[in-house]
Amino acid sequence: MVIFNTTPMTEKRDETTPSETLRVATSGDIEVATYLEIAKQAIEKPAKGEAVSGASRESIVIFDFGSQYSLLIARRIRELNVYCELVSHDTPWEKIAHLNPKGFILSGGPASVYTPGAPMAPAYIYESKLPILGICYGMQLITQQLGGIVARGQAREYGHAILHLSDLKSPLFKEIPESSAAWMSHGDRVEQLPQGFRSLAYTENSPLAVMGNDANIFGLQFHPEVAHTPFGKTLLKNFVTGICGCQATWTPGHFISESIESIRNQVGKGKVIAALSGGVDSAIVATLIHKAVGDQLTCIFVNNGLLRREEAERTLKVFEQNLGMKIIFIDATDRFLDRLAGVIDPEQKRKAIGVEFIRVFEEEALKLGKVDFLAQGTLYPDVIESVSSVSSASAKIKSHHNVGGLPANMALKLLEPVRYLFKDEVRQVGVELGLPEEMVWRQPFPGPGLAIRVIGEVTREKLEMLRASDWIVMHEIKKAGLYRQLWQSFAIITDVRSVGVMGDFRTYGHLVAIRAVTSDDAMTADWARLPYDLLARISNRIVNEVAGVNRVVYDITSKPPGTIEWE
Ligand SMILES: Nc1ncnc2c1ncn2[C@@H]1O[C@H](COP(=O)(O)OP(=O)(O)OP(=O)(O)O)[C@@H](O)[C@H]1O
Ligand SMILES: O=c1[nH]c(=O)c2[nH+]cn([C@@H]3O[C@H](COP(=O)(O)O)[C@@H](O)[C@H]3O)c2[nH]1
Ligand SMILES: NC(=O)CC[C@H](N)C(=O)O
Ligand SMILES: [Mg+2]
Repeated sequence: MVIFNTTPMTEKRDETTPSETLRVATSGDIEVATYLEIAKQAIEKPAKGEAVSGASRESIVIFDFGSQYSLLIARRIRELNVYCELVSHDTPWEKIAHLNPKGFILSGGPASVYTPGAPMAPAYIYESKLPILGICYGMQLITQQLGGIVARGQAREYGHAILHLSDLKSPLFKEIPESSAAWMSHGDRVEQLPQGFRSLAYTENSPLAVMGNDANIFGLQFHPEVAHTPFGKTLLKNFVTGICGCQATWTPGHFISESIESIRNQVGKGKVIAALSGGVDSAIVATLIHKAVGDQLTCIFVNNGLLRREEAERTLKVFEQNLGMKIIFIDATDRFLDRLAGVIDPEQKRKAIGVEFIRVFEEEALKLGKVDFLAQGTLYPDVIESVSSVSSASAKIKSHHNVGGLPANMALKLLEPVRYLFKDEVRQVGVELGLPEEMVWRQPFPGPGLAIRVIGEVTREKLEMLRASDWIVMHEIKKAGLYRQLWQSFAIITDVRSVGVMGDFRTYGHLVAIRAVTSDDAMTADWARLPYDLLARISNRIVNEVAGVNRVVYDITSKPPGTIEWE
């Protein structure tokens, strides 16, 4: 029988004799069966009040210990057509049972497993007898919890290392060369394996770089999820489909049928309003809900006065032509702009817009009789950036209006069927649903709109200058055939003023910045290397055509350290 520890150590505790230990149930014990039973029931009857996630019938659950790469692990698994979710490391079993986990992954993290209060993995992962893969901190944690020893290493190991396999027969290493590059980022290391574990591979600095036991519990000291570990994807595939036995059937098609069913169950006979923005996320959400509950859905499109030139008209036309649903258009320009008067702080702007949106939706809901749900096109990155990461380990960057910007007292329940998807996955779903190209491939446009691209106070005058500049950027980028290759391309207007000379006159005008980035999912981005000629044309046209602007600069900051939007 193995003894393991699931509670973080406290200052008082003697590290060599853990006082709070839990015994793993031996095979045949009732506890293990009970976990599996709860899982089965939960799949048949999803928990009430849970956000509709479109979860598949089997999944990999990733526990987040605060690594920068936790989200990347999730992407890699999804790329294998296996559904997975990233959850906080302290998530109770009841919250994940409905996902029907086939295996667990423990992410990396900044803490050291031997320090007081370090986050631990829950006991049930070991009791479940399902396969477990610990990555970096995750490996160290498994070691610590199952009775091995982790300590500060002699040398820290960051970046590139050569991994040598010592057990070529391990199912984890199928189709992986005997020696190859692996990417490392750690200071601690496993000094002594827990009972029953073997060393499977080593690097120069880490004699125990990969470990495993006969119960399919594995630990990796390197990061298979990053692009710098070339065979990482193969290794994850070996774990997920080989060792965990996942079917690799999670496709957009599955997602569609499962989420329609799930929406139908959740909504019942209730009424839904969907916030439509013209972007792909909300168009998909509305389409899914319409397929699920038909006329119980009403869509609302709000002109918040922060849209781009001709956007309201164009969006309505696309909706009319392509989505056969009830759509209400509300012009709330004055209301939003009045609310924003005098507001300079970016977070204040975001919160004000988030609240105003919800109040508009609530008022419209009242007019429609009893409405139960508000549907939004919230995506995974919106959630991650707004709520100090999935677990409590990392920082809040900015409040996305539809997540962190929501008011505390909301009368409507949220329905967010694409909350767990990334943009490229959403686009695949859009193609599968037959949405038109112009919707699926539209560059993302943030809900707070031009307000977060007007630096300082949002005034009608600055909005007009920005609209005119943005129009030129968009037009030129499209003409150059670059629109689809770029994640986003747009203009920003600042309060910086500079002196210029035009037609022998002195000018003192605003500074406009151009931002164009490439990205896969908005979590990281790089500034686009736009051709100089194109930049010259854009700059020239803006200064000539937009009154009040006399200087144009190009933003060459990647994310991180910058963000895509300026506010
Ligand atoms: N003008 C608007 N009117 C109604 N709802 C809106 C408006 N702008 C944003 N929303 C709501 O906020 C959600 C989040 O906005 P976001 O910009 O992230 O997604 P999107 O507009 O659907 O897609 P995209 O990222 O392609 O712009 C939208 O899905 C929609 O539900
Ligand atoms: O609907 C939205 N509501 C928001 O409040 C919001 N803030 C940023 N964005 C979009 O998210 C992506 C990442 O933006 P940042 O790098 O600026 O955080 C980029 O694509 C941004 O355009 C938003 N979208
Ligand atoms: N990347 C990680 O997970 C690091 C784990 C641990 N903090 C170490 O330095 O070894
Ligand atoms: Mg949008």
